[in-house]
Parts: sequence; structure tokens; C-alpha cells
Amino acid sequence: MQVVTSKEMQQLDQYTIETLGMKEELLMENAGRAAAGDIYDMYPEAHTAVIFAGKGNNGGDGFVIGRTLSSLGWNVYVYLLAEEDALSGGALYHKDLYRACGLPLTAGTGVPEPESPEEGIIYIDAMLGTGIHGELKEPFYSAAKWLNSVTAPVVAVDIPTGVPANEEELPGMAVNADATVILEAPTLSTYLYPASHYYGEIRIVPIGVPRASWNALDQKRQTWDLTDAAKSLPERTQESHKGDNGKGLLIAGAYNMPGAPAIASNACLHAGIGLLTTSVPASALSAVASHVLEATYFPLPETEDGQVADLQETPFPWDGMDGVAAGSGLGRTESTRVLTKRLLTETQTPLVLDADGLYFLPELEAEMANREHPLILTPHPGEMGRLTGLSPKEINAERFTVSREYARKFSCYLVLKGPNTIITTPEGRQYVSTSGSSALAKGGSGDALTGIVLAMMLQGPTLEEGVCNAVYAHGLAAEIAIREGISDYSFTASNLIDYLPKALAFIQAQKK
Ligand SMILES: NC(=O)C1=CN([C@@H]2O[C@H](COP(=O)(O)OP(=O)(O)OC[C@H]3O[C@@H](n4cnc5c(N)ncnc54)[C@H](OP(=O)(O)O)[C@@H]3O)[C@@H](O)[C@H]2O)[C@H](O)CC1
Ligand SMILES: [K+]
Repeated sequence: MQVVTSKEMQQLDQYTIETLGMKEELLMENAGRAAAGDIYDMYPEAHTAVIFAGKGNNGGDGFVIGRTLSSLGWNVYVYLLAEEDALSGGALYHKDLYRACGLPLTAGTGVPEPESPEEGIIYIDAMLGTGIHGELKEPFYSAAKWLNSVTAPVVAVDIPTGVPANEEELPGMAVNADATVILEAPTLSTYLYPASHYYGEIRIVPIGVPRASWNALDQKRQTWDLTDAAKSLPERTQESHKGDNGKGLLIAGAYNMPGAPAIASNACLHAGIGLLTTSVPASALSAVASHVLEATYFPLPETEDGQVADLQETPFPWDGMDGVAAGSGLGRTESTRVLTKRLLTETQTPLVLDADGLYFLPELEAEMANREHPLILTPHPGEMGRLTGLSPKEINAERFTVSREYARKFSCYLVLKGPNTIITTPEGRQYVSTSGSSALAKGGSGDALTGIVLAMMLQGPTLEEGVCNAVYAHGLAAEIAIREGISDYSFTASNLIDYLPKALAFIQAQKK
């Protein structure tokens, strides 16, 4: 599923209508019918739809939805928040067709005052979609405010009115929908916060945009969902050998931080790595090893208080490895700076850096730029802020753009964590993971992700798909745990590791 900007959506519509010759009215008919079908299925008890329509194409969709729901036996009523003569093109055609069918309509720029809601009514927001710019003007402002006050369900068509499609700030007023029926493809704001909250339940319906139109578009982003994970997760063959499933080195922890390497190692092992060597300061080793039985160990020199010591001469076993991950719990000392520099310049395999492993990167930009082997960074917005000099708020407002610029600049894979983690490749391709849960907002979740990324990037089929699958499986494990009754209050990284086998089994089962 592609994720688009409003401009890309317009290009797609334009190509379909102008180049391929599909009539605008037909595309709108497809869109409205698909949305109506979905709304009808979503609310089996409903019998009445009150539709608020704008004068643009979003409003046009509203008229098609009204006519279709009426054919299906519902009572419908449209409040057009514009004069009838303000409509043009497909919206005018469908308004006229709606009227010709004898269906009820009130038009005008005043604020509508529908009857108070009763059982079986749903409200449909077809006021503004991708054509919105800036703060909501009247009568849309008051209409949005009114819709936010009703107790009956409010379903938005394409985008809740007021919410921008792209990486823009939310205006002061927007429809807070219970559900949004997205037409053909989601826009950026579907996966940006706080905008995403306004969508409510997300439903995406295909509206018959021809493949040729999609092929003509420069496609830059897509979601990464269960189907993508199932398609790409490689099958294990009977004759596979532990050496075939990747040998990884994980460098993490300190005497007072044995949890980070233990969590990352267990997650890595449950995510399918063939062989794992865990490298921790010597005094943390027995604590970590007592929780991770399947790893081998490479103890690190340490300071008196059990932090990594000078690692300049440490003979790391780079050569025997297919991939390396480092960061969690290492601390932000000179030793970590030395280690990060050595990792960037000496490892000839994919390298994953997280947490303290990201800390010194602003000082090591030349080493990053000169690195010839894949580099995978997994920052949360705070860490991304440090990498770019922006605040976490600024990062979250422009997650797609900031990620792409950084990944391109340093030719790295960037996993920008958060609800709907975004994975960006060095070429700028972007994937938005659709899995995840509020339960993941906890210490230890990131450590688990580092381990899963280390394991799954080595399983392939490509590094890119392996990283996407790691992020997806991480989120899915949390989702399954919550579905099975674990509270998102109680959920810990240890639960995540326990549920990872179920998440992978669930993905594998989709292959069959
Ligand atoms: N995805 C598809 O392939 C299809 C989508 N369809 C639907 O079309 C809309 C986009 O339609 P468009 O006509 O471009 O735009 P809108 O209907 O969203 O809005 C246009 C009107 O909005 C007014 N406007 C803009 N900003 C504001 C504001 N802040 N306050 C009030 N009014 C605003 C604008 O008026 P101006 O006078 O300001 O220009 C326009 O009148 C998409 O979302 C889908 O629902 C197609 O139906 C099928 C294909
Ligand atoms: K809308």
C-alpha cells in the first residue's frame, strides 16, 4: 500500500483522468461507492446517514455515498455547506444526480443544525479532504465543532476535515472522527502524531485507480504490513545449517546495565539468528549469561566501576561475523566514542547502532560518510533530534522528510522509532510499519528491537526487507500480547521476547 502526499494524490487523479481518460465522475462514483459499502458493513445496526458535504470533490464523494446508502435502504440527508452554484465538475454532477433521485438536501453557507442524534444515526464528514489548506474557515469550523460534540459515530471520508494531508501542523479545529474511510491510499498524516488520532479507526478502500496510474507515479513510500512481512519472510529449509542463519556480534551493557544486553540477545535469538556472540564488560557477563543460555560471550575490558574501558586494542572477532549491533547500555564515555569509531571503520558487515551507539555519531560524520558497508541506525525521536540538531517535536512533525534527508546524506538505513516506525533506505525509499502498541513505550523495547534487527537483517531476502520485518515483528509481538490479555501497563520487554515466537508463527502462517 503506497503512502502519498496530497500533491502525489492529485498527480495520480490527474493521470487517471487526463492521460488515461477515466471520467472524473466515474472515479468519484467508484470512490463514493467503495466508501459507502465499507460504512454499511461497519455499522450493521445503522439506518440513517447525515452527511456534511463541502463544495469540492470530498463533498462530491459525500453525494455518491448518500445515493448509495439510500439504495441500500438507509435514510440519508445531505447538508451542503456551500451554495449549490459553487459546485463544479464531478461534485456538481453527483449533486445533481443525488437531487434527481429525490433525495433530501439543504444547501447554504450557514452552520447546519441537524436534529439531535438518535439511535441508528451516523454522521459522515465529507466536507474537506486532501484539498484543505490552513485553518478551517466558517462554516466548516462550526460544523467540525458540532460533529465533535455528537455522541453518534462520525465517519470521515478520506481525511477528517481540518487535518492536513502532509507534514503540517494541525489547525486549531478538526473533526475528531470515530473512523476514517481512506480512499485508495493513505496520506502522510495518517501515520503522523497527533494527526493520526483524529482518524479514529483507519479503513482503506480501493477505488479502482488503474495500475497504470500508479506505475506512472514516482512511488516513494509504502506501508509495511502483514502481507508484506509474510511475502518476504524467507522459509527455513530442512537442510539449513546454523551458519546459514547468520552469525552476529552484539556489543552492549555495563556492570550496572546487564538488562540491555540480555534483552537484546534474547530477542535476537528468538528472531532466528544462527549464532550469537554477546560482548559485555567482564563483570556483567555472568548476570547476562544466566538469562541468555544460547549465546557465546566475548568479555570486554572494563573500568573499576564495570563500564567499558579503553577498547582501542581489543581484538574484536569482526572477521567471523555476518553482522554487528552495538549501543544499548554502553554509556557515553570516551570508550564508547572509540568503540563507535572502530565499528564504523573496521566492520565489513552490516552494522546496527542504537542508544549510546548513536551518541557520538555527530562527531563521527566523516567516518559515517566514508563507510562502505551497510549502516543501520535505530533512533527514537529524542536521539534523532541529537543527530540532526532538531527538537523531538520538530522530528515528529516531519518524520518522513527528516528521515529521508538524513538517510540520504549518510547513505544509511534509518529506523525512526515511534508509533508507526518509519524505515528509510539510503536511496530514500520509505516503509511505515503498521504494527505496534502503546505497550512498547517502555524501557527495554528499543533493546529488543536492536536484537531483532540484528537477527532479521541477516535472514534477508534483502537487508531492507529484513529490517522492515524486524520492525513489523517487534510491533506484532506486542499487539498479540495485548490481544491475549496482557495489559499495556504491565507489558515489558521480557513479554515481548516471549511473544516474538507467536508473532513470527503468525507471519509464517499467512504464507500458507
Ligand atoms: N483519491 C482519489 O483518487 C480521489 C479522491 N477524491 C476526493 O477528492 C478529494 C479532494 O478533492 P478537492 O476538490 O481537491 O479538495 P477538497 O474537496 O478536499 O476541498 C476543496 C475545497 O476546500 C476548500 N478549502 C480549502 N481549505 C479550506 C479551509 N481551510 N477552510 C474552508 N475551506 C477550505 C476550498 O475552497 P477555496 O475557496 O479555499 O479554494 C475547496 O473548495 C479527496 O480527499 C477525495 O475525497 C475524488 O472524489 C475521487 C478520486
Ligand atoms: K472529510
